[in-house]
Amino acid sequence: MRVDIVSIFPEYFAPLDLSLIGKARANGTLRLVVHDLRSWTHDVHRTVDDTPYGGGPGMVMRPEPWGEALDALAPPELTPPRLLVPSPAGVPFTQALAYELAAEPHLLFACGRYEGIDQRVLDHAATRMPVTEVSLGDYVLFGGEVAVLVILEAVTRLLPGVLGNAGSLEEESHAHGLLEAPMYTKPATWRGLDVPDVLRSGDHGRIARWRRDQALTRTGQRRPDLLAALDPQSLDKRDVTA
Ligand SMILES: COc1ccc2nc(C(=O)O)sc2c1
Repeated sequence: MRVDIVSIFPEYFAPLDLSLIGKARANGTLRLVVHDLRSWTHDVHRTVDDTPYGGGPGMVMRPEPWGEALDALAPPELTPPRLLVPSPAGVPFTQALAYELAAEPHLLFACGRYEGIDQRVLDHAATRMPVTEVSLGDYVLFGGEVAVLVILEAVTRLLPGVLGNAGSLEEESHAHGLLEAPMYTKPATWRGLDVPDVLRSGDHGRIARWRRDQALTRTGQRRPDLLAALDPQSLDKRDVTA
């Protein structure tokens, strides 16, 4: 997967040299390049923002540098990338969207700052590539950079070979629309607290069922919205196989 990121704070992405994302870059699974938006400015002050039409607080990111950046990174002769624009006005970022993005050959992230990017940048880009405004949640950050770090981590871990144990993807939270069951390791008793006996029984059918029940209970208690969204048929089927 190729990933381009455009930001006025490229140094925000230093963490992408670390850990499993760093390994994915080193072995070519992830070909990631971070670009400074100011590379596409031409004035002495390298200006990227201006006051909003219609008045109001703050500044808006100018269209010209963004237009040149997207032209350079998504040239018409190449297959267009999918443009992701983190925004408080975006669609919710979910595990389902992470899987969708993990199947894309080329992602292009545009990191807004200030009050956001001039809307015409997104409108013009949408005439030649898929554009998705995406939000991490119902809160507001200083800019898109942190959101890109989160999205990139969620997507990269889904790429083949990145996770040492791909089986982890099967049982983790949101893998089947449920929250994961509680996890335990040694010692069997710690500060007077015991590991549930079923997990030490060696009965894999019982253990799977117990985990399923725990996942359902937790999801019902903490995220009833996820439970309501599940297809009841799939729950029955899963219960049988568990
Ligand atoms: C100006 O760019 C921004 C500002 C806030 C913000 N908040 C996000 C979020 O996902 O909460 S993405 C994002 C982008």
